[in-house]
Amino acid sequence: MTTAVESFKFEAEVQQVLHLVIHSLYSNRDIFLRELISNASDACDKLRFEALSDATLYGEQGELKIRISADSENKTLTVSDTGIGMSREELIENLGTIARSGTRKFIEQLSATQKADANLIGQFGVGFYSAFIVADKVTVETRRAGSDQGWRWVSDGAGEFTLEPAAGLSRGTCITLHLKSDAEDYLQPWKLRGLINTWSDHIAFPIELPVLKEGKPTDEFEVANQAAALWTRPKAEISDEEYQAFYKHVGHDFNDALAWTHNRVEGNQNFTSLLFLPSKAPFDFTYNRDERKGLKLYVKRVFIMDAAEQMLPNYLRFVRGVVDSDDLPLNVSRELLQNNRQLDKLKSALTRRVLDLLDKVANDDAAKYAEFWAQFGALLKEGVTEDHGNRERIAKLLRFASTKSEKPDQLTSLDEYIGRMPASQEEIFYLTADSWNAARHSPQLEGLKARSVEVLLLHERIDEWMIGYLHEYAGKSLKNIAKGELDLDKLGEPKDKEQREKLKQEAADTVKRFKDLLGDKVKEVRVSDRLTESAACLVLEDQDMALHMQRLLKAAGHEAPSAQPSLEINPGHGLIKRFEAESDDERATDLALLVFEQAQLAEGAALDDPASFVARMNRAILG
Ligand SMILES: Nc1ncnc2c1ncn2[C@@H]1O[C@H](COP(=O)(O)OP(=O)(O)OP(=O)(O)O)[C@@H](O)[C@H]1O
Repeated sequence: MTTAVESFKFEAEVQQVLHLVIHSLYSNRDIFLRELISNASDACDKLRFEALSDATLYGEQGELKIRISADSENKTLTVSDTGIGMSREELIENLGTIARSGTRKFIEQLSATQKADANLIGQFGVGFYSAFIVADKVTVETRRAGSDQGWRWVSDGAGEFTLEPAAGLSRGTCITLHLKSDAEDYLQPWKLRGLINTWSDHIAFPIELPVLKEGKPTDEFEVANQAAALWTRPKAEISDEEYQAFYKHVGHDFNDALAWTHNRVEGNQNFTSLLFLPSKAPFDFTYNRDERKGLKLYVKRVFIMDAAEQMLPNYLRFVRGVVDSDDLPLNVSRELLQNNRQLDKLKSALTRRVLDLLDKVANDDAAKYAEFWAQFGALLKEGVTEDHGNRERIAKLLRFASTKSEKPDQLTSLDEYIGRMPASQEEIFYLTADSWNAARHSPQLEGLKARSVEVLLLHERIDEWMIGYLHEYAGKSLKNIAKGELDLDKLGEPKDKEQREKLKQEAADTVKRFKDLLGDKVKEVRVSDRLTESAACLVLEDQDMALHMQRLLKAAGHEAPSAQPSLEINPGHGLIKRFEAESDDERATDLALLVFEQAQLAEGAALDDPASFVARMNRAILG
């Protein structure tokens, strides 16, 4: 066995993270203690779990605890735990590299924008590296449970660390911080006690501090926290601050939670759940659809594993918290969880809880719900497609942009929309497009706008996919106004009905001529009820895939159905009148193509032959 001191370089990302953490969290530096205690508590949880199948891992030290002590002579602060400890390989892997995928991208973004503020860094979960905010040298001495060999890791946080074997260590990890001269206030006993009360009272393991005598620390220790799993305590006795501190521990988040729900269920199933909605989406959220952290499964107060996939459907992957079951066996494995009927029931119960919580936030505090929606709305839209059983409930939680608002913000619920519908309106109208501007300026809206009929504007990529699963809500069907026939007569102003009928009849020849000139480019040409200002628009059949969606799929290399749109024209428009009056066939063809191309452009399409379009337009302008 080697006894020499070995030197290692930190992975490049670690150096960048260290730099960011040290420089952006100076004013929040108290958090280092919270992060180290959080890690120590996780290490105790892990040992308790591994010891379920091998009780000898406890060795002589059966007690799981965390101890904090300060040495004012040497200016060191020590956080030690009797948890799982780390092997040599684990030390190198855990404290020398960054395992989380997406980190590289995140760091690039931060460095590029120079916006490395505390909130952003906090989303990243600073963890162990926060020790270097207050220390210019950190020593980690650790012995893994079940091993005789201890290791000492030392670094000044400037690019390298050293590793050497260490004899005589007890099981677990002891982290010694050599405090910077401006951080010596962390040696004060009252300061440490204060921090533990605020941040770490919820930790389920005892946190020991030296007993004070006449204000000075002695060699004896006493437990400074409640040391009871927070979720086992009665709700009424837990303050909001305690819930928030617990959330930061379990959710690996720096920001406060937005809301939570804490419940004890007894009967067929017996479990306690404490579920949190984060206020901010973590930085790697969009990259890591599959990595699901933050929902911990406990069985009878023993931490078993992170089991978010097993306990909540994919679309609720933003939820953080703990579930503590009294019914599952302690030796439950990941494989067993996969096909466990009890767990299926637990999953649907937890899904209901989360939807209840969202309902409550939406009803009690619209501004708060809007915050949630801005961060996680797209996931609920996934829910519409994934969770058939709860579709109506999820639909109630959806929010959309609407023609009733001047902003792209998605704030209108389907219930609000229905509440504003005139008695004559039977369907919920919506329009999908690839941007808010394309949606709100769409010619398709004109006829409805003229009748003051509200239309929901769906302008996110996921919308077209989602809406394919949502055919009705509260007994009303949802109708895409850019597809199929639109009968506007029901919606008001039927007084112009006769006039429009007359227009239609009079335009019969024009329609036929248009179709003859455009040929296969369009399925059909007809007079539009939708238009009041524009000359023409493209319309699909009810079952066709929206044109912008077809383009998106094709651009991504997928096969997409090419639905042939119909052209609807507005006979009242000057351009159509000019077409009608045009006797020259060549000029009439130019005009017909121009009208068709305009409709394509307004819908957001790129033209097949833009140069010819320009030439046509110039011919038309110049006469
Ligand atoms: N006291 C400890 N005992 C055992 N292992 C530890 C201890 N502290 C840290 N580790 C190990 O080092 C890893 C990295 O810790 P770090 O705090 O940087 O990140 P994390 O806890 O995984 O996540 P986060 O960044 O959200 O805090 C941990 O996942 C754990 O495996």
